[in-house]
Amino acid sequence: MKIALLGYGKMGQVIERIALERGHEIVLKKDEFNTYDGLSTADVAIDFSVPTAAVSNISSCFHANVPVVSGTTGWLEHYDEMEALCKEKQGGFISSSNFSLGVNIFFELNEYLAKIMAQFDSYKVSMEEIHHTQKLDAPSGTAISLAKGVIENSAYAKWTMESPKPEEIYIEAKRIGDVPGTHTVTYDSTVDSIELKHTAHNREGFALGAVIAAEWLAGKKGIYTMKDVLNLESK
Ligand SMILES: NC(=O)C1=CN([C@@H]2O[C@H](COP(=O)(O)OP(=O)(O)OC[C@H]3O[C@@H](n4cnc5c(N)ncnc54)[C@H](OP(=O)(O)O)[C@@H]3O)[C@@H](O)[C@H]2O)C=CC1
Ligand SMILES: O=C(O)C1=N[C@H](C(=O)O)C[C@H](O)C1
Repeated sequence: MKIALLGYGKMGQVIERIALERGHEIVLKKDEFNTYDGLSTADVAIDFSVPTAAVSNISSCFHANVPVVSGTTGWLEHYDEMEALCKEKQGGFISSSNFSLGVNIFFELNEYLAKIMAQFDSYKVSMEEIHHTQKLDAPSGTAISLAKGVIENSAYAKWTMESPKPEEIYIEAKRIGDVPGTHTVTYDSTVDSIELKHTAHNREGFALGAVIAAEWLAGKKGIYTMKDVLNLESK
């Protein structure tokens, strides 16, 4: 399979190694300065770039008729626009705040726990995410997905990084050294706490998940999620 890499930083380089190991060919490595030359020859594109480049990268794929897997975070306010463009151009699209198998299992557990905890208002939920100091966005896309998973299954209405009101989920973002990504969901009462935690030991899981998503998406049209790719069904 011919793959275009949109973004060739920490993630792009791990994705390249895993893609080559799985027998794929890289036809474009797009960074801040070069062009999209070669994009239209790709079977699929994988975007792990920066929040300000994601929309341009994803739209270029739809215009070039190349299905795109996007892992870039921090551009969610434009998601509806990209979804509309995908439909208009009959493109293929998967975007996820986190492509690792472990985090996608964690997302399921988070929703399940949220449903149980919605019955007990003696517990208050909060979230913590820890990432490396080069990360541009906060809170992490994964923390926002976790908060959405709670909101959809409870009476919580939104998330905040400020002092939370009763209907708000507090998210704390910490930036420490080279941490690849640690997320904790905590339900706290006066008598005890329940914690659900995922710790990434490196970037391999994110990168492998993105390549598996790209293999799954190539040749398809439509908008999908990692639930479709992994066939995850817990309920
Ligand atoms: N969904 C998931 O599973 C995961 C998502 N992420 C997300 O992926 C993104 C990338 O992470 P990471 O690789 O660590 O970040 P890096 O900063 O290491 O890499 C980003 C790369 O994008 C490049 N870039 C800048 N402008 C453009 C552009 N216009 N087109 C294409 N590339 C461009 C940068 O180039 P230059 O250095 O020249 O500026 C840089 O090489 C982040 O948003 C991060 O949150 C990360 C891990 C997992
Ligand atoms: O920037 C990162 O590194 C990561 N970003 C993603 C996010 O914002 O959730 C996923 C992962 O935690 C690593």
